[in-house]
Amino acid sequence: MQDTDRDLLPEGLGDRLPQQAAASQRVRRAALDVMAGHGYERVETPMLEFEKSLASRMAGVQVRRMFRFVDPASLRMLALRSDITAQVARMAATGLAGAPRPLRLCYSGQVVTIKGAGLDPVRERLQLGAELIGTDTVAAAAELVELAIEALTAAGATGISVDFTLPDLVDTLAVQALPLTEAQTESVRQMLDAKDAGGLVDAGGQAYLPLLYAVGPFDTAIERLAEFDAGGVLASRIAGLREIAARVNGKARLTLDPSERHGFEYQSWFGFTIYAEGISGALGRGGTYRILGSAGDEQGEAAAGFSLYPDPLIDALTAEMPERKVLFLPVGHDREVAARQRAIGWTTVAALSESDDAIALGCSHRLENGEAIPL
Ligand SMILES: N[C@@H](Cc1c[nH]c[nH+]1)C(=O)O
Repeated sequence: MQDTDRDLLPEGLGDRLPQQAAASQRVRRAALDVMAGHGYERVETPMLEFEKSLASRMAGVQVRRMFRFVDPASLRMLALRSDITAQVARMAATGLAGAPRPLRLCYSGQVVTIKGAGLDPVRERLQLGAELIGTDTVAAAAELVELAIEALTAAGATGISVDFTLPDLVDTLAVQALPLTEAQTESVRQMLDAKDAGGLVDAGGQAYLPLLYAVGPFDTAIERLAEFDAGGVLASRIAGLREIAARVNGKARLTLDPSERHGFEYQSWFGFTIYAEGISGALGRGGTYRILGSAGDEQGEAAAGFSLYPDPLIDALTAEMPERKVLFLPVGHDREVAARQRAIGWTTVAALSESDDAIALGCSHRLENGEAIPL
């Protein structure tokens, strides 16, 4: 490596300077306080673990984008965490297997992937979220959607909108109502994802075309979906979505995109993506899923949860951070007075020499004769 590379960071990785770090701290604290307030207990998970345990806890988890390498100690394959949900699921299935259900857990930490999502070059992100383990009912899903909205609002997001989806929609329909072969199922899913009507017909998914139009503001899109569901296979899902929507009503703008699957690797009957005004891209995602237990336990345990990826919100809020109130303590100041000022909430910066410049050091006040004098 050339010496000029010494100060570079690899693509998609970056530092947070003090102002950004402060905004990040505020966002994390606000969101986690909301989750804790609703009974979600905080857990912490390791940065890396055996690849297998990250990849096999839920059906559909992709290892392609995980950083993986052989552990020089155990000679087993390790992976850096790319989704804390899988780790919380492991915990629920092992160490907390005996804890009463429903089990409410929350978490926050950095996650990494080899490649960013889509065109996004970012490879490390802050993930924070909540998981409700032991149930995937409408009541559970509604609690989580409401919680996600409340957490994001507390974190400083405004104009929140939520997009509902039915991640296992095609699989559900393909069984009987609108039969597809396994190969067709995959291409129909892809064409629906791409919203490609021509491709959908070519893939043998003509009967699925109306799904492309059951998209948009929730109230009209759900009506279209209900009309499309002539056989009634989706009836319980549609009723569920309506119930969740009623709970959310007024707290966020609601849309429906029933065949949307971007980013939904393992979610089952219900999924949602959450956005905020002025922030491009999704801020989070969640839904219902199943945690697979030991080998042979095909059913696993029902769960629901969501993850927020608030980095873009943190960037937006960094610019709006309130002016810091910082008290400059000149050389020879009364240390007890200074301690009392900190006790009532001041941040202090003590001069180390006569040449320290209060204003250049970002101070707003100066301690003079026991009083904070504005600068
Ligand atoms: N961890 C998922 C979201 C989720 C949490 N719980 C259920 N789903 C994601 O980041 O996409």
